[in-house]
Parts: sequence; structure tokens; C-alpha cells
Amino acid sequence: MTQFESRNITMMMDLYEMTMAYGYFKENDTEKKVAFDVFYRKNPDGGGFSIFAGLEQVIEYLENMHFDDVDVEYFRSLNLFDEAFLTYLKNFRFHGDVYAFEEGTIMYPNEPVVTVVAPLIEAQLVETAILAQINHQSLIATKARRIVKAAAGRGVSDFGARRAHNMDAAIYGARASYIGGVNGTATVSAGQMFGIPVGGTHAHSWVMEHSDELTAFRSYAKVFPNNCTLLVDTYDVLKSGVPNAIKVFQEMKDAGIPLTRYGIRLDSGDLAYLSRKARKMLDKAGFTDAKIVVSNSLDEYTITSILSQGGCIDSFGVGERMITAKTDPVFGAVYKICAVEENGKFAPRIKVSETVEKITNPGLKSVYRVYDEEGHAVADLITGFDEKVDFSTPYRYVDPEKPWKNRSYENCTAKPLLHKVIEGGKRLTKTKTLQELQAYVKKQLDNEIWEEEQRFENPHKHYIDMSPDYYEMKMSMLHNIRTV
Ligand SMILES: Nc1ncnc2c1ncn2[C@@H]1O[C@H](COP(=O)(O)OP(=O)(O)OP(=O)(O)O)[C@@H](O)[C@H]1O
Ligand SMILES: O=P(O)(O)OC[C@H]1O[C@H](OP(=O)(O)OP(=O)(O)O)[C@H](O)[C@@H]1O
Ligand SMILES: O=C(O)c1cccnc1
Repeated sequence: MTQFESRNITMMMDLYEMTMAYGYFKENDTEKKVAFDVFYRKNPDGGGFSIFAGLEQVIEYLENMHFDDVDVEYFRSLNLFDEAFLTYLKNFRFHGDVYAFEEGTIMYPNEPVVTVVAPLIEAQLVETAILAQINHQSLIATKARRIVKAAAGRGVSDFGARRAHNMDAAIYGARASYIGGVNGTATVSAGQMFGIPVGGTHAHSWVMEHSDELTAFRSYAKVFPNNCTLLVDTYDVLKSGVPNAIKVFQEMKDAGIPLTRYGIRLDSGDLAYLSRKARKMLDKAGFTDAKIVVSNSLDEYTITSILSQGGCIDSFGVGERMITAKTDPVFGAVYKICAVEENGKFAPRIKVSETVEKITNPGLKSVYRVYDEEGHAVADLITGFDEKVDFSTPYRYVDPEKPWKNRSYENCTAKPLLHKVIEGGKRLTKTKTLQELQAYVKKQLDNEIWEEEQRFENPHKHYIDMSPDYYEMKMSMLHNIRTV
């Protein structure tokens, strides 16, 4: 199979999901329902929050998952499964319900962001595909937001496709970075697939192919007079690149060509120093509105440093370190069973571990974001799925890290975060545009999430509280396990 043939992404699973599914099939457990939660344990880069991304692809996957004849044939070739099971696979569809945070919601460790409630085999088979999408896109969206924050209002463009961990990572990474707040991408297929604005400059090869730098700049300006960003570091930035760019801008001006979108790009050397010098030269020549774009292995740390050195920069092209989330490249979301249907009811299940953080939250749950009177998110609250929360009077909650304290939310409001997005295998929500998702992220970070949670160094930890009933239920499960 070549990469040009369309592939069935249903096959993007780990074999153990299929072997367990076969085991359940042999045990006649095809109808029994279970619930699995997706949650993660640590924000990347020591940050105070993460951005939930990739839900659209999860919904698409679950709605369309199926096994084609060639897939069934492949499973037959493994000599692991009997014919009855292979026939079952031929007719397989996902019939479950899925609850999820809205895509773009700010999320925190150890709260369920997706809950899959489905017949056992179906719920088990989807583990890897769901995690692959959520882990990747949440990682890149979160990284992109950090880079956008460091850029402090200047534009950021995704330049990462060539250094991404192959093509899907480039395309879905562009999608995620746009959700996180970048202005656009250089990746054409991401523009085509998701409506992300595409843009870019030119490469060193354009300069090197021409007889000299000035000729190269003149030719580029002739072809793209309205979008003319010239790469000035092929030979010598300050001695030839910037002076040649200024010469071409002057020629355009003299010829009466309106200089609308124009400027230079720096791609090597000391970007703070060179941008300051270049800015002075452009201003002195009267091109005060020429923009300076910089690129070269940038991330939130180099951008912060370069700006603190007085770099005169209008926008950043960011590739490898954003598209691979280089400083912390693994987003550890996991998929854990939390409840099993018994006599028509969901019985909670808990995973106990030596490490407190690895003890799971049992049962079907609801998650609320709790807001103070100014609309700031003060905590998230985990309750039982059907539990009523009434915020009209002070609401007593338990901070699981300090359960002995008697605490209440007063004058607060609560918003449920988990919404049913798939029912009986069919999607309930409409697809949002990426512009809507980006605006949603920005609105939360501008208005709801404390600045103290957003800073890079020692950010405040968001509280994940529990209702007293839920906390008691979890503790009694732990107690019962201990005493067995
Ligand atoms: N003033 C600055 N302060 C902090 N970091 C900077 C500054 N200027 C550039 N950088 C960063 O320093 C690193 C320089 O990397 P590197 O030495 O590979 O680049 P280079 O030699 O200038 O260019 P090339 O890509 O051609 O090798 C890049 O990550 C760049 O973003
Ligand atoms: O550095 P990144 O953040 O990944 O940004 C993308 C890089 O891609 C291009 O480099 P190219 O592939 O031409 O190689 P170069 O490093 O030699 O410029 C461009 O000139 C940027 O430097
Ligand atoms: O358009 C650009 O300048 C660009 C795009 C991708 C990678 N490097 C640069």
C-alpha cells in the first residue's frame, strides 16, 4: 500500500485492543456497556493549564469507523481470530455515547475531558485512535499558545511542516497551533483542509538561484508587489541584504507601486541585534511601515529573550520547536475504565496505585467550572454524574489535597464542561470553524483564566475539587480495596 492510497484509519489501533476485543467476544460480552475516561496528568513545560484539542477528529473517527474487506483479510492473515469474530468485524460500527469538553476548552490534570460510554468491545477498540488525536493536538495547541503569549501581540506563523514528525503531524499540528492562537500557516494542505490562512515569504534558494541578491529581490518584487517580504540573510544581512531590500522598496515607491504588505525576513544570527539595526536602516530610508519577520529555531523562550533585548520584530515564523513541542514533547493523556454496567446500572471501578496521582477517579462523573462574581474560574468541581449541584447557597466542596478543611464556594456560578457529543454513534454537535475555536480559547484566557495560571514560571495550580458525596464514594472504594 503506498501513501497515495487512501487508508482506513480505523486500523490505527494497538493490537492489544483487538485481542482484548476478541477475548470479550469469546466471553459473549458484546453488549455489556462500560465507561472509559480520557484524562492527563501533567501540563507540558511546567505550565498551569492545557488546551483541549483534537475533538473534531475524534468525532469524525467514531462516526465513520468500520472495517473494510481488506482490513478483515489482514486480521484473518494474523491467525489470531476465528471466522465468527471476523464476520462481527465486517459489520462493526461504533454505537456508543461520548461526553467531552468543548474543543478549545482550557483543561487541567486529572479531570475527565472525554468519557466514552459504549459496549465493551467498541469502547476498547477506540483507545489508541482517541488518545493519538487528543495527545497530539492538545500538545501542539498548548505549545502554540505559549509561543503566542511570548510574542506579546506580534504575529506568529506556523513554519513547521518540513520538521514535523511526518505529514499528519504537520497538518494536524497546523490545525492545533491555529487553535492555540497562531495567525496562519505555511502548510498548504492545512489551509485547504481547515480554512487556516496560508502565507509565507521565500527561501534562500530564490536568492541563490539568481545571479545576485539585488536581482533576486527585484524579480520577487515584480512578481509579488503586494506581498513582498525579502529574505535578507543569504550573504550579509547588514552589508548587503537590508541595503538591497531598501533599494528595491525605493524603486517600487519611485515607480508608483503602493507598498502595502512588505518587509524583510531574518533567518540567522543574533535576531535581536540584527532586527534593531535593520529597523534603524529601514526607518532612516523612510520605510517605517516595512515589517520585520524573524525565524530560526524559535520558541517561547528564545522569543521572550529576543524581545527582552529590544528586538524590533513584527512577526515570528516558528517551525521545528512548535510543531514537535520540542521542550516537552509528550502529552500523557490516558484512557482508563471508570465504570462497568451491572444489572442495568454503572458500577464504579478504580485503579489503585502506589503513586497518589495515578489513582483514578471512579464512576461516571460530571465536571463543572466554578466562576466567581467577576467571571474568573476559581476551580473545577468533579461530582457524580447525576448529582445535583446547587450554587444558590454556599456550596460545600472537598479539596482532595486538603480534605480535612471545611470549605464552600460562595456567590459562585458553575458551568458543566462535559457535553454529550455523540449519541448511539451519531454526532450531536456541529463542526466549528477553526476561527471559532481560536476565538473561544482566547476568550477564556483573556477573561476567565487567572493570569497567575498562565505565567511560565511557577504558575498557580488550578484547584480540582470534589463534591462531598463524590469524595466519600471514592474514599470508601479505596477503603474497601484496602480491607479486602
Ligand atoms: N538575540 C538572541 N537571543 C537569544 N537567542 C537568539 C538570539 N538570536 C538568535 N537566537 C536563537 O539562537 C539560536 C541560534 O541558532 P543557530 O546557531 O543554529 O543559528 P545560526 O547559526 O544563527 O543560523 P543557522 O540556522 O544558519 O545555523 C536560534 O534558536 C535563534 O532563534
Ligand atoms: O527554524 P524553524 O523554527 O524550524 O523555522 C522554519 C525554518 O525553515 C526554513 O529553514 P530551512 O529548511 O531552509 O533551513 P535553514 O535552517 O538552513 O534556514 C526557514 O528558513 C526557517 O529557518
Ligand atoms: O514562508 C516562509 O518564509 C517559510 C515557510 C516554511 C519554512 N520556512 C520559511
